Amino acid sequence: MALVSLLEIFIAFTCFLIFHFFLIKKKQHRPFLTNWPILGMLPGLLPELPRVYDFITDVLEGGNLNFLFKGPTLGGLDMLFTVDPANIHHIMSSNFANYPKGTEFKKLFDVLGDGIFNADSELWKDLRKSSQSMMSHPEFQKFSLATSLSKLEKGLVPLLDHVAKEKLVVDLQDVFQRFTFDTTFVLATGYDPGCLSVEMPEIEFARALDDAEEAIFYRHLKPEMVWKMQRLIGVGGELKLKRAHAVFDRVCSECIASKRDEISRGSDNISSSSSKDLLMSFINVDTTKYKLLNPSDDRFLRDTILSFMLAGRDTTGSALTWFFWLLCKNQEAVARIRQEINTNLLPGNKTDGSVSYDSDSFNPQEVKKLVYLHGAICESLRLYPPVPFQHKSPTEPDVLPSGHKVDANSKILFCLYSLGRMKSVWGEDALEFKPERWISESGRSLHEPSYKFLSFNAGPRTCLGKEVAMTQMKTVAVKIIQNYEFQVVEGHKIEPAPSVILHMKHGLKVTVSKRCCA
Ligand code: HEM
Repeated sequence: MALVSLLEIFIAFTCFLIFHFFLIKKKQHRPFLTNWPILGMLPGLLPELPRVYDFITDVLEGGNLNFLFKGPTLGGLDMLFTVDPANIHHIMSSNFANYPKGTEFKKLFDVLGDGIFNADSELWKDLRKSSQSMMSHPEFQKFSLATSLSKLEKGLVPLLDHVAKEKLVVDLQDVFQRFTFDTTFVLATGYDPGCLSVEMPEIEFARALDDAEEAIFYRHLKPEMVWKMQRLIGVGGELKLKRAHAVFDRVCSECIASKRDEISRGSDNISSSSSKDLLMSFINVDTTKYKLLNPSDDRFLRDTILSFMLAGRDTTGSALTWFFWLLCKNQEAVARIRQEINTNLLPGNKTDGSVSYDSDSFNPQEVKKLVYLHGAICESLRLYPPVPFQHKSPTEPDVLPSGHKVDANSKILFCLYSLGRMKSVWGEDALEFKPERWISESGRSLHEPSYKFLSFNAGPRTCLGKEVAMTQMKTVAVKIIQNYEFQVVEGHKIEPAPSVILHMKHGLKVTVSKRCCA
């Protein structure tokens, strides 16, 4: 009898141990990066590169929002990955002065020279204040809206009509990049490169931007001496970057020369669009107010307009692409947006059931009423932030709210893509596309703090083009959703490309049909 009891106890105890082992194992299950001697964690990360964003998301979800990555010895790649909103708030706002862009950032993004993205301290303040004042001017806002509307009517609509009529397959990512490239180029320089047309011409400058972004991404993963050596020899991405650099220099210098020429020939020769763009505004900037800006130096103008072109083209193009892909998968959301457009837009904004896109009668305030559309765009930006990561470096040692000690000049990486997917930040349904997440019970738009919704950055360096971008995206969305249906080509693979901007690796291939009731 005693023997039976002992056996029972033994079996129960063994069961308990097995159960306990698996329970603990399950709890602790997370992607694991071995820290190898000399090579650090790089060997574990490299095979994950094709799905690097999702891999880091898994690591951070398992690592309680923070993860200390160890790079190869002397490679200078050690960094703290964080998506902890308290850390983000601390770095971007409360202790902002201790986290400038710094020399490391400037080295990686050297192609942008001394433009606003690379600038710090007093130069950054002058660039920021002057840009803010130019972009908030009512004339600039009218110009920006008119540019978007005109490109929509004269570029995007004819192209989509053509694709629908000829039953072609089109890459929507390419289409939106062309759309935002043209509009941003006009805002930055006053000239329209005509990239968006039925012929889809190859534009050297646009290709150069793509190459530069990819090469800069890989610089983040290589020890400095490696990419510097590649640059010296002129191989791989570094060679492409060098060529891209030359294209930027040449095209910007042509625009600057042409603008200076227009000015020297007198006001009669300046077209109306050419008088409101940022290049013209920076040439005429008040240097008594912004003492560190030097508009007589072509280099200053080149760095300034190039930064704006990068800021506006790729971000908004990427945002539109992911947004329409999410809509293709969520027809219920499409139906709700259509219903919202029909009930909310004023009759004055409609001609035979569609919104009028004449820039004199179109009122951007009207699209602000579209709360569900706003939620759908925010939701897309949360899941697919066009700028998927950002890095920071403290000038002085610091202790983050998470308890992590960071040395001066150490690297901290905000993973924006992962932040939008953290269950502890956004709830158990974090991976779902739910525009209603952004709507309050009373039907108004819900605001989320920027250290949680970081897609437009946070603190004093918040994106200057947020309003321009939101209005542009809503205008495009209303027109397209009312008039067209997209169908993603069967079997087409969607995955993010490794780059500093969240592009789709294989584009977004769709067929287009025109809605008969539009
Ligand atoms: C969906 C569209 C956009 C997104 C998601 C976005 C996102 C961002 C982010 C994350 C930053 C911080 C980058 C960094 O500090 O490294 C930023 C900065 C900036 N953005 Fe945007 N952006 C968008 C559109 C635009 C547009 C259309 C413009 C201008 C026409 C613009 C102008 C700027 C500028 C000038 C800065 C630098 C601000 C500073 O450093 O003080 N952005 N943006």
